[in-house]
Amino acid sequence: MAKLYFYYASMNAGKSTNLLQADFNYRERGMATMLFTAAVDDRFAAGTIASRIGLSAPATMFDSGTDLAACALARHVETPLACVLVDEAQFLTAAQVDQLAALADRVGIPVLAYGLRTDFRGALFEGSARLLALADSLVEIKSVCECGRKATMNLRVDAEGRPVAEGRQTEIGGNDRYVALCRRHFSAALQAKA
Ligand SMILES: Nc1ncnc2c1ncn2[C@@H]1O[C@H](COP(=O)(O)OP(=O)(O)O)[C@@H](O)[C@H]1O
Ligand SMILES: Cc1cn([C@H]2C[C@H](O)[C@@H](COP(=O)(O)O)O2)c(=O)[nH]c1=O
Ligand SMILES: [Zn+2]
Repeated sequence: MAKLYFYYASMNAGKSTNLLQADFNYRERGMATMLFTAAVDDRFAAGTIASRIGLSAPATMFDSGTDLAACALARHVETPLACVLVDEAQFLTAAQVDQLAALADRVGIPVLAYGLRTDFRGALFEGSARLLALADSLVEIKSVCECGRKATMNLRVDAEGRPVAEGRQTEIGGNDRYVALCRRHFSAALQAKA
């Protein structure tokens, strides 16, 4: 039975690297894959999954109106897909996660979704909440805080490096705008600001 996997982590943990390695692994064995990434995340070239380690690959972009299962099925009838891989899965809607679950259950294509668990306030993203609820397999990709503990939270910082506690949930950025921290240091940074 094909499964829906959710690989979750804080920022800068290696999610995109992991995805690109998994993709390569399928393709080097002659199996076809389909990659998706969020259109809103335009840090690198649009429609590209890029890791800080230097790997990259083209991907189909999704926004909240994309039917990912329909896109994958259209590709699947031409070239049977061994796997669908989704980066920035926190930006999926709950309905899109349901589509991905159906792709695994009804069509038999494994789906590997990679994304953040929580936002800069420590709240779940819509896509992540649904993935945590539905995925057959939850896999944490671990990274370390400056203190050596596991970094599970994402602190948003402004241009001067000061913690940000208010704002829109979606704000695209990299290591200049976010710092992955353990819960203790995340809370301390926000309390020091208050
Ligand atoms: N030159 C490098 N060599 C090895 N690891 C690197 C290098 N550059 C960045 N990294 C590591 O890659 C990870 C970030 O990978 P990435 O896939 O971009 O993360 P994510 O998608 O989770 O934000 C970090 O752990 C960082 O330390
Ligand atoms: C915490 C947080 C993150 N984002 C954005 C910032 C980046 O563009 C992506 C995550 O990037 P990654 O390196 O692939 O993990 O998500 C956001 O919009 N809101 C947030 O609260
Ligand atoms: Zn810490």
